[in-house]
Amino acid sequence: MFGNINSSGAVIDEIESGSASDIVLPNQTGRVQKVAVDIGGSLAKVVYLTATDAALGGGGRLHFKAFETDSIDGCIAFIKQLLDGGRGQDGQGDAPVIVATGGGAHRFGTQLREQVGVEVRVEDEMQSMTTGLSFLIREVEDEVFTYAQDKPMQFVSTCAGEDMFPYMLVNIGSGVSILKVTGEGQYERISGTSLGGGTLWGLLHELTGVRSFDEMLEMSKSGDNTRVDMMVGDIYGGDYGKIGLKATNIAATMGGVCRTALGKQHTAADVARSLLYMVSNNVGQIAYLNAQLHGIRRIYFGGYFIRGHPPTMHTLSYAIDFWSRGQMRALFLRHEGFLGATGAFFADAAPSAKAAASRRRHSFTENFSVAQEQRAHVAALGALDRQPAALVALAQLVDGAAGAYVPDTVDLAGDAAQRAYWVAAMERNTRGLLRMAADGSLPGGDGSRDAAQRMQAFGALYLRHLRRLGEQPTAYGPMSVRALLGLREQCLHEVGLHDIFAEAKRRETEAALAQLPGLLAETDAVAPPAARLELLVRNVLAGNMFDWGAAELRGAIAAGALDFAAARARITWPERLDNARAFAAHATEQPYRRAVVFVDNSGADVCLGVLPFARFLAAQGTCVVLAANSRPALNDVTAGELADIVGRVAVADAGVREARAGGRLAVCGTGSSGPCLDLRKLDERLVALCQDADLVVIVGMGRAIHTNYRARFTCDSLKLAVFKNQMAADAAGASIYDALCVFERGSAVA
Ligand SMILES: Nc1ncnc2c1ncn2[C@@H]1O[C@H](COP(=O)(O)OP(=O)(O)OP(=O)(O)O)[C@@H](O)[C@H]1O
Ligand SMILES: CC(C)(CO)[C@@H](O)C(=O)NCCC(=O)O
Repeated sequence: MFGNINSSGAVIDEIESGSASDIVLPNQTGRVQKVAVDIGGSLAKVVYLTATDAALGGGGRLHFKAFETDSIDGCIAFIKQLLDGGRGQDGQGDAPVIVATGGGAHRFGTQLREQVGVEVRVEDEMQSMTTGLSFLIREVEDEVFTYAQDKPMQFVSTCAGEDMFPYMLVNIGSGVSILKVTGEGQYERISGTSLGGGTLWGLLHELTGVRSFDEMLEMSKSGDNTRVDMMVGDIYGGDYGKIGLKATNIAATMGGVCRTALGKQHTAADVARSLLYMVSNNVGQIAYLNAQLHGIRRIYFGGYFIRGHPPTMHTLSYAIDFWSRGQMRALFLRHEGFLGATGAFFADAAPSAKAAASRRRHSFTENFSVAQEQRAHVAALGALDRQPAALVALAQLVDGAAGAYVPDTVDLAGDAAQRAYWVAAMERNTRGLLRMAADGSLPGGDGSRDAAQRMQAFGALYLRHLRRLGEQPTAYGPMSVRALLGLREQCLHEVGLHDIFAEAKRRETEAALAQLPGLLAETDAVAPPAARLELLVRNVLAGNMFDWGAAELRGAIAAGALDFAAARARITWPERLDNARAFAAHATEQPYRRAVVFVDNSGADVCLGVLPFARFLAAQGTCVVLAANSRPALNDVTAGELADIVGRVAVADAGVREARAGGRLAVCGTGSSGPCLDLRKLDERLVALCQDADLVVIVGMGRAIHTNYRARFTCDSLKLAVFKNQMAADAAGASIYDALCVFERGSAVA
């Protein structure tokens, strides 16, 4: 959870919605082994990892909190509480550690050690900042953005590896440090200035009497600097065009105050605005000069001073753009204030070779369900969830590594009509879910304690995020259907509802498995292999109608009123999207070596659609890898559930049994837990298993329409889904219940 701070140094957490306040949220408590703290001249920033949810197996969450340095006692008490909780539980694992950086690591190191009773390792401040920044650039999607008034957050894809260097970091804390970073761990502090965040805080306190920095920022929003600054126009009466100065440029900060003849009346808010500009402009100019001097084009601005505050980012961006004549851009970061603490957290204290070898690789994804309400700030901050596995790009993705692949089909931030539709649809959907949970038509839920209360808490949390996204579409990164659906899953998990469709999935799977022998007998009886495969492909689409995510069908599915034949009969097959026959002809003539099938729903979809299709391919000699979500989302089948289903079917069916025994039918987790699919972020074990795949099959609306609709592969691919949503159909020029059955030959580009 990200914490905001108030002037007394207390941490204010805003995420708990009223109705959830008495529920212990599972991701916010748990064993803490290591805490990093960056104690600066103004603020102490704490980063720590909780490893709580056993179901995540190696997962965890990186939390960010800040305290005023003046309230260091409160900060130390907080750290003690975190580490005492960790020690109390099982007494196992490594001894707890505190890694401290910043000037306060030296000033308060002894106090920290004595009061917490834990060894304190001190890391260098500059080194930590660069380690933290490189980690964030490399690991966190949508961490980096540029700012412009009309496009407050334009996300910048940052390439991992050598390409990210060299860069310059301008860290605006109390004072300002400017670092040139040329490689991992290679940096030089090239400059600095004592006119920084502390300067603004102090001057404004002195001039306005206000102490809280947040209040100052708020005040500056309504201020008008031209009422205190001396403008070029005040001196020239207009532009000084010859040297490129406009009448509206500031000639002298605060210079208008003493010139009574100019007749300027001012308020504290005007002073706040002027001094904010003064510090930001000055830092921007010094940053540019240093970048120029050292031949560096990428300038990252960090430090808690920035706070995602639009006027600050505007001024820094303007200064860089103005002085570089449009050649350089100012880059901003979501976790701008936590570079030092993050770097200290990941700094290795000379790990033993054994420890280094046994360390598992992980990836981090941002979780905005716990983003705090920061109305004044465009960039929301999420917690960073540590995934149990390293997530990497599918090898067969064209341009995957180069960053050209965009999973999302529609950019909702750039399309107001689509955005309004999807936000309203998600609101409706949430209210529908709450009604179903209340009236018992969502069978059983996940059986967790307080399920009804948790469901209410989920509703309040998710609806609040939807409202915010309606107002600030890019607050949580690029806005897409994937982001909205993923956020819904995150909110459910956050209130402790890990699998609300568990019982619905179980029932549907049982019903589907009962029908499977009849269906296999029917399809096995179709003699020509190509005709049989074509039928099996069409059955995958029939199965895909059984989707709790589709509002139009949910009522019928919940009532058990949709049968497989009826579902198949409802589908329409526009010719331009129907390559079933061509695929079947090709795949039977020249069987594939290895196929990876990204599956979708449990029940009829996977049992009656996907499994018979996979069984056919395996019988032809193709090794089939069924790739399913690693953790629950909606009624999607998980890898664990699917492995169980395949095992059960193998007992009764010789085809599936032989495929399994011959290593031609495997199940593997994708590493994800959403209804959509980002092919850049797959469990590395799945990617390794599919290294030589020559066919990629993607099933379902979330995976093949909302995402990956335009994805291209180096090998052949088959996208299978039914348009079960009017807006998605309209956007693709299709009709509702049209089948998407697109077979594409591999692109030659590797
Ligand atoms: N809520 C807040 N309370 C106090 N200062 C804030 C707040 N929000 C932003 N700031 C600004 O952030 C600055 C501190 O930034 P940061 O935490 O990055 O630096 P620091 O580590 O304290 O300083 P240094 O690195 O120079 O020792 C403050 O001086 C102030 O300008
Ligand atoms: C002293 C530090 C490094 C502490 O973080 C910072 O506040 C800073 O860089 N101040 C500016 C000092 C100068 O270079 O003029």
